Amino acid sequence: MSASILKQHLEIRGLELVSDQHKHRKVVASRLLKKGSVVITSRPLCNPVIFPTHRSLHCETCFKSKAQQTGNISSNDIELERCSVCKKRYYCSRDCFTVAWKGWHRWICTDKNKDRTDLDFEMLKMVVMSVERLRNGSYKESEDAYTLSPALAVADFGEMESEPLALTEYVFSTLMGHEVVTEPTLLAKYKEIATTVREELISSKFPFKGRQQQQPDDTKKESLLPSIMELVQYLCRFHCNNFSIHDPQLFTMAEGTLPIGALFNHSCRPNAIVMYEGKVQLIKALEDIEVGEEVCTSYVDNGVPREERRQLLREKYFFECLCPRCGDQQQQQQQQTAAVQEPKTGFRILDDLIEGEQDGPDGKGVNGEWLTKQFDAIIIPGARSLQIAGPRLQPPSVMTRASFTSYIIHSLVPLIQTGASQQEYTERLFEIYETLQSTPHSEPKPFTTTVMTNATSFFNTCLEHQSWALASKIGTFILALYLMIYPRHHPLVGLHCFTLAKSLWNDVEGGMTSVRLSHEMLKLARNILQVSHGVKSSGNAALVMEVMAFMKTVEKELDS
Ligand SMILES: C[S@@+](CC[C@H](N)C(=O)[O-])C[C@H]1O[C@@H](n2cnc3c(N)ncnc32)[C@H](O)[C@@H]1O
Repeated sequence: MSASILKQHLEIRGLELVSDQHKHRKVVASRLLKKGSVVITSRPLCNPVIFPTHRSLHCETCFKSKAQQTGNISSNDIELERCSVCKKRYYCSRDCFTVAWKGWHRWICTDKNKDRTDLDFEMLKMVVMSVERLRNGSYKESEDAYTLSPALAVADFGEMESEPLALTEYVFSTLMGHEVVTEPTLLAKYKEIATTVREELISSKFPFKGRQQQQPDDTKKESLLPSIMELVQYLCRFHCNNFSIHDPQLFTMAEGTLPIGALFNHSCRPNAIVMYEGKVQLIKALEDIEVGEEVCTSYVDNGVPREERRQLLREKYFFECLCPRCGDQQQQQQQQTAAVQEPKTGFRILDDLIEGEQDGPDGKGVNGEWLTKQFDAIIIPGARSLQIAGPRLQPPSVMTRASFTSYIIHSLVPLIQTGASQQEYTERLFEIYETLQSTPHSEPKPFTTTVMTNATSFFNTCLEHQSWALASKIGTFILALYLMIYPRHHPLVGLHCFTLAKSLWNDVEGGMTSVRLSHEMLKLARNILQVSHGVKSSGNAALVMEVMAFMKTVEKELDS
């Protein structure tokens, strides 16, 4: 495998990998990538490592979940059986067990360190075995679950060939590890992990020279294994390239080494999102991506405040973010040094807007009674006003939680419902940011990340206690915040709309206004989730089907 095969693999998908002074390399679109399309799929270099707390909930091979325990969608509802030897791993069928047994499980089933819970330790062992099998010729694509599930592997590409594991391994070898700048204490920990993994692999039955040949003795094995320094390099690569794998509801459950997906750089205003169909990763376009535009995902939650994001990106990924939201290097320097600062524009306003530490009366902290009063004033928007994108809305004279909610929802939801262009939507968003900046607000500021955190936990409490009327008001406020912060087709926004729709539906006191808004929220959830979760009836798109089935129930009520 070589650079030219990678180039070809990307080219077929309308992508190009180009050098970049600041980011090392970046992936850019070489043709228009349509909103909602799968930009590329990526396979794991070895079986992903399921979090120890989640092992009994997912099949190790296909990742289907034991839905009744996780509250997931019913179409994934399956029974899992435990390996009778190690009693640690679970499988949904004989086929899935066989694939795992032949591919990796038989070599780690009775490991000395099988109770060790650090993900790096297990991932390293699995990656070394995968790489060795590829190199000694004992790996067979046909026996791998990746090719056993062609529907997953090719996703939206139709008949396009999926990625061979050898290409995955080649790309892994090219990834950055930032060893030179890694903390000495972390390097020492990596050395310890590498030493134990080597010892374990030497004493294991793993066939280092392929199935046909005799097992080499321990001294020979030692020379066949990657050195401790090489293994430390692997671990450094895991640190800034591995992914947390999540289910369709965005709950994380495993860690994976997915090198093709790791070629994509970060932006705090991403135009693509990472999704999973089982353990196959899909990079999906959140908006139309033009020729020459860089395809970026986000490594951090976009709802996290600026300084926290920057610290995380610095510590885990070793870079200063210069995305449209954070600003370019020159702007950042100006910000630090200039006495008179240039006014910020566009996405750069956002982080100033959502900054602010306190929430509660005089910053004394919130309680249920105080919060209830804050959200009581919110008026559930009329559904009809959300169906048509109208002219520019008159902003309120003071931003309170209630007026902010109404202003944002009425300004942005109609644009999503009517499929406005990205440019039109972004222009509206910038107008809103400027308005929020210049309009006086109630105290504490209604749209900070602290307020969002408090509102989210209060929303969950209200849902738990079936306080539907209050939950619907808080949920509408949270939607306004999400629309201000996240890209419009972010799955988090879609999932929230779905939860909000259920709350509105249950709010019988709200009468037909709540039913109509519930319907509108379901349409919004469908429009957003079709971009992130897809339109086919299987896999992640089952969630969209669930939204649509619920919509039919609500429509019946509206018709009656
Ligand atoms: C997952 S890799 C992305 C691919 C990487 N650029 C490459 O060429 O292999 C993560 C690393 O890429 C770089 N990177 C990613 N996003 C970046 C950004 N927005 N600005 C600067 N560097 C970035 C950092 O060095 C980070 O540790």
